[in-house]
This record gives sequence, structure tokens and C-alpha cells, in this order.
Amino acid sequence: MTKGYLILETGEEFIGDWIGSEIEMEGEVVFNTSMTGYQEMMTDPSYKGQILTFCYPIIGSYGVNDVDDESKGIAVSAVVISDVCDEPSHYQSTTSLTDKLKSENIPGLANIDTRSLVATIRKHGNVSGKILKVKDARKTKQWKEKNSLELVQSVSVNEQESYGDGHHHVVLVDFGYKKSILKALLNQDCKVTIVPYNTEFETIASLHPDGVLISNGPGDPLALTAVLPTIKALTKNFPTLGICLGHQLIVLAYGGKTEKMPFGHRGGNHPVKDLATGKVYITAQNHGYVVIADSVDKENFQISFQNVNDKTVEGIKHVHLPVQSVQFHPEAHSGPSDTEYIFKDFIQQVVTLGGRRYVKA
Ligand SMILES: NC(=O)CC[C@H](N)C(=O)O
Repeated sequence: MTKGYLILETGEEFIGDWIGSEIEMEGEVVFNTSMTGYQEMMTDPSYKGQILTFCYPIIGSYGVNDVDDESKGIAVSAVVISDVCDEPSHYQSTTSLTDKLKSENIPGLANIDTRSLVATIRKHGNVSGKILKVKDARKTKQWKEKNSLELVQSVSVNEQESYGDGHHHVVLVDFGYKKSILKALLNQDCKVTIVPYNTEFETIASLHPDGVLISNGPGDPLALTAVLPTIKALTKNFPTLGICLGHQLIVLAYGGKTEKMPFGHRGGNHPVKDLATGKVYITAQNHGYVVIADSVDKENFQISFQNVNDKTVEGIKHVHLPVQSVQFHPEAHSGPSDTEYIFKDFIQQVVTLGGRRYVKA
């Protein structure tokens, strides 16, 4: 196997064995603590531009299948693995993880001491890294600035797409949506029209949606200030659900603020409390930015969910409009269907209030 190096901008080096495509790569190095779901993680567009480290030590054992990709292909820039399994066993598996990486031109490193790497990322908070074939000091002198708008542009659809023929028409504004969100809507008897992230309010309104879903997506929400007036107008006119980036954008649209977290929430076991009922749910998460609690427009919104570990904002609900958003992923099943009821709630609002404008834009 070819040796490869992961060099962090903070100077630390990790040596491993090259897997996947033999191209050098740069990106923010993040980690996910889930024990399973590597295929879903790699193909989640919210990871665009990032080098994803798997905390779980054995990755690839159940292979890769034809049904679980969250988007058109691998979204991460590269993967970092401790022990990669190249002889998968699962009835649905159609290829191995390393062959999938190769076929989609994505590099990775295996046999990396991921525990030490994660401890290093946690120590620094945020850190970029480069995967290199040879240690070349010249290559680690300069670091690219991340352009979040370009990340969203690269994953959003360019033209409208339509799925299903259910009773409720939901427009999904695509900042890099996960297919599980589309599936969850189709399961709720929806017809879904997916529109590019920068579609204007009037175009969306002319589709006569019963409800609107603002999707997840990569990068810093502050790069998307141009779409905030549209998002605000949508929330004032249609039942709206925001997920992850969509949640952050709704908060920003009402004058709230977001900030970068030290090393994000990425995993399948983040406990989240519903502040109305006191009930705690185990959620799947993937975000590096978070809403600043004090900045939320309290005249219009109440905080609906809170992270049990660090008390960060996990959701908001409008005080009188059918608008809510969550920082976690209700479409991702940390258990059988834990928070999927959020889609049911949304559709309930669509049924009672959809198809009508109830406030002037
Ligand atoms: N999954 C997402 O939508 C992530 C939102 C945003 N890019 C963040 O990292 O916080």
C-alpha cells in the first residue's frame, strides 16, 4: 500500500496507508462518532469540502449498497479511517468502501491513529488538513479559504425536480438536501418539488405549495445572507420546516445570529430535549455552526429543543405561525424512527393551513 500523510494546519502529522483515488486533498478535518452509517455520512452533501474522520475503528465491514446514498455520490473530500475492511459481508452490499472511493475519485487514508487525531481536533477546535503523498513543507504553507457559497452552489439542483404524486405539495428548497428528507416527505403522502437554493419567493409561491421545507447543506450559513429575505417571506406565507442549515437560515432571517462551534456535533447519539414535554430524544447530527440562543427573535419564536450535553439550541417554533426548525436530523434514524414524528407534525400543519396565504408577504 502507498503511504500517505495527513498534515494539519496546526503542524501535527499522521501517517497511514492510501486508499481510494490517489489524489491529494485539502479540507476542514471533522469527525463523526457514529458506529454505523458510513455510506450515508460520506454521501451527505452537508459534508461537502470536509475531510471526514470516522471515530468507530472498523469501517467498511457491511460494504456499500445501491440504496443508501444520501445524494448523487460521495460528498466528502476525503475519508480518514483506522481499520478499513475490504471484505464486506451484507446481503445488500454491491461493492466495497474502497472500490466506491476509487470509482468516485475520492481519496482516503487508513491505518491512521484516529483516537489521537480526534483528540488533536478537539484540542484545537477547528482545523484544516491536507492529505499528501509526500511530506512537502511547501504544500503545507498555504491554506485555502473555504467558500461556503460555492459549496452550496456545487450541491444544490440547478433546475426544478419533481417527485411523487401525493396529496400535499411540498416545495423543498435545496441547499444540499439528503435523500432521506425526500423519502420522509414521500412517506407522508407528499408530492415534492425540489427547487434551487436561490429560487425567488414569487417563483416558489407560483408553484402553490401547501408547505415549504428548507433543507440541510454545507458550510457557513452566514454566506447565504442573500436568500434570507426569501426565507422570511416563505415562513410568513406557508407552513415551513427547516432542517439543520435550514434551521440556521430561519433564525438568521429573523435577525438572529450563528457561530462556529469548537468541533461541531457529528454523530448518532446526541440527546435533545423537547422543552415543552421534557422528553429526551436521541438524534443524529452533523453541524459545525450553531444558533446563538440569546440572539433568537423571542417576539416571534420560542426555543423548542435543547441539546442535553451542551445546552445549545436544537430547535425553534414560531409563536403563532406554523413554522418550526430543528438543528438535528429527524430524517436520520438513530433508532427505528425516533424524531420522524416532526415530519408528521409538519404535514399536520400543511393539512390544516397549507395552500392558503395567511399573511401578506
Ligand atoms: N447538516 C447541515 O445542514 C449542516 C449545517 C451547517 N453547514 C453546519 O455545519 O452547521
